[in-house]
Amino acid sequence: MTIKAKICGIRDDDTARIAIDSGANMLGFISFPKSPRHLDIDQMAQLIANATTYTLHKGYDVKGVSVLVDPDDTLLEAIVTRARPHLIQLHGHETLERVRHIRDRFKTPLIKAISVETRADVLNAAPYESVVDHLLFDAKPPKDATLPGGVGARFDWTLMEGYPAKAPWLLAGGLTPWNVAEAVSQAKAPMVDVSSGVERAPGLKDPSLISQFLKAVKAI
Ligand SMILES: O=C(O)c1ccccc1N[C@@H]1O[C@H](COP(=O)(O)O)[C@@H](O)[C@H]1O
Repeated sequence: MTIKAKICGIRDDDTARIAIDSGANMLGFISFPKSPRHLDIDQMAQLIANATTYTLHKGYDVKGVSVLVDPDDTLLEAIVTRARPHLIQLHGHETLERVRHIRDRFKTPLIKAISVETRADVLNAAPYESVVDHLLFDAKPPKDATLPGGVGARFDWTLMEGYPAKAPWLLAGGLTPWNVAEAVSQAKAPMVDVSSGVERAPGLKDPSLISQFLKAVKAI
């Protein structure tokens, strides 16, 4: 089965192109000031526009994802109208009702991140499946973490065993070029997502690590 991949936390055109040329299916662009990968809306808009132009020119179909954490409607309106992402990833504590409101008002395909520590966290995500287009299962960050994701935290991938998916889903959290094959094997994930695992420093994507990660995914 072909495993798809998202490279998250893209901050420049060169990195976007390397990820696209190396086979990424989605690129994540983050708007969260505490993140070392944070972009303002104009930066995000330019990066998504340039990546979209590049991917169409190359005949690929790579989607630009805006990653947000508990966004209010003002931020969502600005993101949707100015950055125009293909999808929005909600990586905060957004309730089912909040996600339903965002879907109905902003009419942009949604990824909802689910924070996982136990099997119950996985199964309790079920109500979101009928509201969003993708679920993203990411490790619950350590208590002292300043970010809800992007910290390289892993969860026990076997917790996904037998997960009765009713929506496409991504596995995230602490993935690297060296563990992604094992992660997919244990979790039976159809798609993976990585941020810190392809960086040489927080927020500094490493082209070689991106290429190695995507090569490892292709080899699964
Ligand atoms: O990457 C970030 O800085 C970030 C900030 C706020 C919310 C989500 C963020 N990243 C997401 O977290 C997962 C896992 O990250 P990692 O691979 O463990 O570093 C990443 O795939 C993003 O979707």
